[in-house]
Amino acid sequence: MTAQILDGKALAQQFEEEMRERVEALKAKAGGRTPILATILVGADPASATYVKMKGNACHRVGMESVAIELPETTTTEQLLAKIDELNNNPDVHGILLQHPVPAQIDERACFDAISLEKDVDGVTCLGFGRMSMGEAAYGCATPKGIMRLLEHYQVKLEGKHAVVVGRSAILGKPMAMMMLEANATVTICHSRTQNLPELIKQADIVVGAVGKPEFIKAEWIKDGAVVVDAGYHPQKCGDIELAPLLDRVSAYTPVPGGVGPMTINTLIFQTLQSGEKALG
Ligand SMILES: Nc1nc(=O)c2c([nH]1)NC[C@@H]1CN(c3ccc(C(=O)N[C@@H](CCC(=O)O)C(=O)O)cc3)C=[N+]21
Repeated sequence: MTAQILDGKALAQQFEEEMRERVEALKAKAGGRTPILATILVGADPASATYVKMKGNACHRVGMESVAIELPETTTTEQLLAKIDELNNNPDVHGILLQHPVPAQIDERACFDAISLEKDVDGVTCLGFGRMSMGEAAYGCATPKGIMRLLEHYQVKLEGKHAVVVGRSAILGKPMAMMMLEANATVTICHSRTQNLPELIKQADIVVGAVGKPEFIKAEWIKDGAVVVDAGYHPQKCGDIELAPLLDRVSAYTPVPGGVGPMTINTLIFQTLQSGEKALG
């Protein structure tokens, strides 16, 4: 079997081309104003700084603007909340990204939840999550929503399928499971306390690796013909799933890199454009 490559990098590029035209059209209507994404980076973790820079660059590629806010490692919850409040009240800002993780002294959940729903283009608030889970309008959490857009483009059908999501983090596993449930999949969520992980994964039509441990999910646990989605990316240049032995026996897979990562960024900027269109259009 030749597996289909779920090419997130190529799809993100295609979507960017379509977005560029929409940004131009919006600018023409809005007297030259563009959607603006505010990115907040707290501390100096080099990997986080790189990701945040990539998000700003993606905005610029499609003709949107970004404002990069960098706060010191010692920032308090109160200081970060004050910054978010300021951005919520700034009519020039259409989307707010607070890069995860923040330093340990900060209440990250309180800060995520301070982002107003209209500007939660990264889909990290409890309100947005709850609304999405109930099938109401809300911006999706960027990584799982990016995965859904990728699966939709490649016409991977979820209805009635058994999706096994490995990981239950607030901005990946949990929203991923709810999105797949909304798409009428039968969803199993596995995590670090799951006792019979290989047996559960063996039942999966679709496996989502969202644990953050290099090649934690073994190839032998995955059934022939399954669809493999890997949201992990590690310094060893591998994901959460042991992919190499699967290439000739799964039906489709996301490459690492070039799969989920580019779709995460594309979803963030796409939702920023949607928010900008609501405010300026
Ligand atoms: N509030 C918040 N929202 C996020 O969406 C969020 C976050 N915090 N914190 C960190 C994770 C990680 N993340 C990535 C985005 C793009 C790539 C990406 O584009 N990766 C490229 C490779 C990049 C490289 O070569 O280093 C790829 O997979 O092809 C990776 C990781 C977003 N995250």
